[in-house]
Amino acid sequence: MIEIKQLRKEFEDKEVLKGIDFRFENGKTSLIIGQSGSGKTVLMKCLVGLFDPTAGEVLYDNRDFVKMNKKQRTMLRREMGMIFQSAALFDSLSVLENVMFPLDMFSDKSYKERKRRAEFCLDRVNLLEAAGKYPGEISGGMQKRVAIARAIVMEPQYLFCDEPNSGLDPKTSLVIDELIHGITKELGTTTIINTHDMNSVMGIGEHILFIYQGNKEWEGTKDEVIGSGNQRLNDFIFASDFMKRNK
Ligand SMILES: Nc1ncnc2c1ncn2[C@@H]1O[C@H](COP(=O)(O)OP(=O)(O)OP(=O)(O)O)[C@@H](O)[C@H]1O
Repeated sequence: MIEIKQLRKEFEDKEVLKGIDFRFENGKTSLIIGQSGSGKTVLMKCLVGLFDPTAGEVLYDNRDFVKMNKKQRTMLRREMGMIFQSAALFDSLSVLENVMFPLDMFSDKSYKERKRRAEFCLDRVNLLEAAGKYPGEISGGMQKRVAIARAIVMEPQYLFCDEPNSGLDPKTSLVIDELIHGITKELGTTTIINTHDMNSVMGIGEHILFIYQGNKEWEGTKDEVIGSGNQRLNDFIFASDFMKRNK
């Protein structure tokens, strides 16, 4: 579980996060949603240590990330898997080598064991047959699946996904959502997805944090979104492509 308490982030004189409390729970897919500029990315960056919060706590199973020294943070980062907006694969490495990369960097297992683990993860995302291909030879959706395999190869406890569906069609997005959600259940990870995609919200949003101008405006489940009675959430949802498509 990751718990944030009164999390604040300022840049010079601009207050972006204004004191957010939230619990991202184990084995659940939590989604951060909100308008462009509301502070979602800044929050995610505070969680993974790319930004230091101005105030507040970020507790990884009761371990305060903000107070950790560099070495402790490095150790904790090994418990994190990350999937970026662009799949961020290495073009010069094969699909298998991309997935093996974190193991090559951080694991002292034998080559055979590392390869077996990477193949297991590729199989989990149904891409074993593409192991020998290069990122430039596979589709955007497949690249995202490789990124997912790479993110789980170290068996992370915490999984961060920044706009995992960006640039993908709705059908492929659904495959990616279901993969991330399924893996969350299997591994019991604390999974946090930063998204604009209302299909994701309504499909896999077990716990949703809606940010409005740097504040937590609403939290709840996908079943509580419609009928929340929150005007700002309603405005956000009704302006989305999801509502336009499902009218
Ligand atoms: N390094 C920075 N320095 C100063 N201001 C920043 C910095 N990073 C982000 N901001 C500001 O913080 C605010 C929130 O940005 P953020 O990227 O978190 O929005 P977002 O909700 O993720 O938007 P989007 O959905 O468009 O990605 C914006 O006004 C942005 O200009």
